[in-house]
Amino acid sequence: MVETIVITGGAQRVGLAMARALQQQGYQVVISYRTERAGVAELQNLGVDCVAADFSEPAGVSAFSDYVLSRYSELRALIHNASEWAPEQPDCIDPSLVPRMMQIHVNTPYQLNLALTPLLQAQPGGADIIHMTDYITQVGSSKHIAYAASKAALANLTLSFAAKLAPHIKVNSIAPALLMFNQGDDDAYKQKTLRKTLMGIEPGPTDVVQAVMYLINACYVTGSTIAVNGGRHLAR
Ligand SMILES: NC(=O)C1=CN([C@@H]2O[C@H](COP(=O)(O)OP(=O)(O)OC[C@H]3O[C@@H](n4cnc5c(N)ncnc54)[C@H](OP(=O)(O)O)[C@@H]3O)[C@@H](O)[C@H]2O)C=CC1
Ligand SMILES: Nc1nc2c(c(=O)[nH]1)N=C([C@H](O)[C@@H](O)CO)CN2
Repeated sequence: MVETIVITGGAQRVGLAMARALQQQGYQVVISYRTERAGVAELQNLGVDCVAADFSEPAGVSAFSDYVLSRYSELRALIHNASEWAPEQPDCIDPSLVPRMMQIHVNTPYQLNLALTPLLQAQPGGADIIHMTDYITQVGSSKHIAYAASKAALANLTLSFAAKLAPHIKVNSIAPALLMFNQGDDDAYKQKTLRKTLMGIEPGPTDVVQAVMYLINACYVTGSTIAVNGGRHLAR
């Protein structure tokens, strides 16, 4: 029977690379997307089940989990990739920023993990949950304070859910540093960011995709974090 893998935020960049690779491997991939992007049509043509979902409110998360529960009876993996890298604004205090970061990075994974546990438990041979965190959880960030705090909370969810769901379900984090720049990143920012790691490159999503493959094929790794950070923690 074809095994199903859910990826949140799969319409672009890292999530899109994960969806392409896992669909190519023979899994039935289900992605959530919020904005209709070229990646959605591409994935639909590959047979990926693309589901419009906005996780800004708990009701949107429940609507997505209700869909998955209604369409699938087992789940091989649940990958929490959806994320917003929102900075603090220099000239104003936005009281909505912390709740917004916690909603996408903490409540969404929390709600989906609990709601989809029955499908993960029903998966013969075991199942996986993967949280996409961030190197920054170790050191904080002066410009993305709320974002870093929410990713640190997500890293803590990995520990709790690993203990709660073992041994049938493994729960792990992947903690990247720079993977892919964004449109609009200027050369000065890019050079400064590249100098922050020992490897000094913009690696793209490949190492993260390989880390996902490693985790879902491992039998003894849970409650762990795979760093995909170019040696950022050692750069001086
Ligand atoms: N890129 C990098 O260099 C790094 C990435 N990471 C982490 O790796 C993961 C992948 O990164 P990347 O590919 O850059 O991620 P993106 O910034 O491209 O975000 C992924 C997707 O999340 C979706 N999303 C954001 N907010 C919501 C929401 N409220 N409801 C539903 N979907 C939402 C977006 O959908 P839409 O576009 O449709 O709005 C977007 O396509 C993320 O968790 C990120 O934090 C960590 C360190 C470095
Ligand atoms: N959701 C996102 N999270 C992060 C992004 C991103 O583009 N989307 N980018 C980064 C940076 O690359 C940072 O690691 C560079 O120092 C962090 N998180």
